Amino acid sequence: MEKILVTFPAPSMAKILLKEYETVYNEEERVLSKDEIIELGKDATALLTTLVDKIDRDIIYSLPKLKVISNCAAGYDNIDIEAAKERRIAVTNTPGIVSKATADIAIALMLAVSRRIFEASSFLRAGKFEGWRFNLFQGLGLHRKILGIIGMGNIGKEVARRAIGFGMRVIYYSRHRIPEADEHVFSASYYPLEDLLRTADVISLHVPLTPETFHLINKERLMLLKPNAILINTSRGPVVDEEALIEALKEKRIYGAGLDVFENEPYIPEELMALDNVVLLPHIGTATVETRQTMLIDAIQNIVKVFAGEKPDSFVYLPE
Ligand SMILES: O=CC(=O)O
Repeated sequence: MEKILVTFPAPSMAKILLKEYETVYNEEERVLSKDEIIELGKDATALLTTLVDKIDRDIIYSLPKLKVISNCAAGYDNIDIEAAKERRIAVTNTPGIVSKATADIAIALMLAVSRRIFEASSFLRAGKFEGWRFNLFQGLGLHRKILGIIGMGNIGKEVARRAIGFGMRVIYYSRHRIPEADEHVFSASYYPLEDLLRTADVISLHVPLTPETFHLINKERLMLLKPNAILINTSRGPVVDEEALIEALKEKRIYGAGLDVFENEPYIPEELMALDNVVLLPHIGTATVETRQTMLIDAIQNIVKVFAGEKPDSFVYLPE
C-alpha cells in the first residue's frame, strides 16, 4: 500500500486527488521537525514537501520504504539529492508553472525600488502629503535602461518578456547560453558575468541555489555595479552575500535592492529592516491562488506517476 506524508496544510483538493492512498497530513501552519518527519513518515512511500522542509540525509536514510520526494516548488536546494540518489529515491519538482508569477514579483520589485513605491506610500500614510511637489519622490525610470538577467531559464525568460514591454534592453548571463534563435525571441544578448554586472542598470537573479551559485553576488562583484544599479533577488537568499549587500546599501554604493528571499529565512537582519533603499517581501514569488493550485496538482501528479512507474513531468532525479 502506498502511503504519502504531506508536510504542509494542503487545500482540500489534495485530499480529493489523493483519496486512493493512505495519507498523513500536517494540518498545522508550522514546519515539521526532522524527528516529526521521521516519525510521521516512517511507512511513507512518498513525501509531499515544500521548500521549507529540510529533507536531509538522516531523513532519507530513516524512511526505508520511500520511493519519491515530491517538492511542491521549483527549487530543490532543501533536499539532499546525493543521498536520494544513493537510495534510488526519485526527486521531483514543479518548475514550469512558477515562472510567470515569479517573474511578476521580480518586475513588481523593480518598479517598487525604482519608483520608491513603499517609501512614498508610508509618507502618505504618515500624513505628510501636502500636495504635488516637483521634487517629491523622484525615482528612476526603467525605460531604455539595461536589465541584466542572471540565469536565463524559464523564469529569466519570462522576466525578459516583461522587461521588453517596459522598453528595457535585456542582457543575460547563464551557465548555458540559450540558442541564438531564443536570444532573438527574447531580445537578449549574452554577456559574461562580470561584464553584465558592470553594464546593467537593473540586475535580476534567476539561478537555482547550488554550491556554484552560493554567494554568486559577493562583495567583489557588488563593487562592479553602477552607482545607480538596482539588484533584485527572487531566487534564493544565499545566492547573495547578504552582509556585503547590506554594506553596499548602507554606503549607498548602489541605488537599491528588492528582495523576496533572504540568507537565513525567516530571519531578516535588523540592519536590512532599517534601510529605506530596499524593498523586502516574505518569499511570495509563487504566491498566487492559480499558481499554488497548479503547483499542488503537478506535485501530486508527479507522485502518482512515480508510483505507476511512469516518467513524472518534471524531476531532478529518477532512478533508472
Ligand atoms: O521559491 C519558490 C520555488 O522554488 O518554487
